[in-house]
Amino acid sequence: MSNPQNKAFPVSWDQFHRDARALAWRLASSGPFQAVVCITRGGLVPTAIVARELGIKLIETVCVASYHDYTSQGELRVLKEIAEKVVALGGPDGAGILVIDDLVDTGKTARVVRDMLPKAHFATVYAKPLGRPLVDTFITEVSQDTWIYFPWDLGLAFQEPISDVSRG
Ligand SMILES: O=P(O)(O)OC[C@H]1O[C@H](OP(=O)(O)OP(=O)(O)O)[C@H](O)[C@@H]1O
Ligand code: HPA
Ligand SMILES: [Mg+2]
Repeated sequence: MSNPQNKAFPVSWDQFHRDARALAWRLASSGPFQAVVCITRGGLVPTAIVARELGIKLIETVCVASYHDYTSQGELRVLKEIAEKVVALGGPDGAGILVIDDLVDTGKTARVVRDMLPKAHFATVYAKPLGRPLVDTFITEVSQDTWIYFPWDLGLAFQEPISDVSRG
């Protein structure tokens, strides 16, 4: 089996803003949505951008933790559930609710939230093949062995010239 973090896909703030806005354009014809449920923490930034574009001001969170040291997934824990009051705004089973996360990887997080809101519209900016069937709308697919580096996890750093790196 290939290494799950073989390739790096670093995303700048500009790139992320463009991709999240592209997601909003794509979602504009799938609504209207009564509220957004944001999967924290990764869903916070795309939720802010999409909610701004679609004019949605009612935002709820569902807090899920699973990756302990950035690249290894542990047991998935729901730290905060979705408020009943928000679920009730949509139709039965979460119809009319938009769920947003930054990405879907193995699909474990999406599965847990989908079980809470089976009829909600599930959107992510990025998707990997294993999780893709759980997402209704996304922008860019990357291979399963790619690790996506989000701008909030990155900083500017010196890069060795290619000639030095290739000399070893
Ligand atoms: O499809 P999966 O394999 O479940 O992985 C995707 C999830 O993993 C990351 O969240 P993480 O649990 O690292 O927490 P964070 O959002 O707080 O960074 C990411 O934001 C997704 O929510
Ligand atoms: O590729 C990824 N990048 C950042 N966080 C993640 N959580 C699961 N997969 C990823
Ligand atoms: Mg997350």
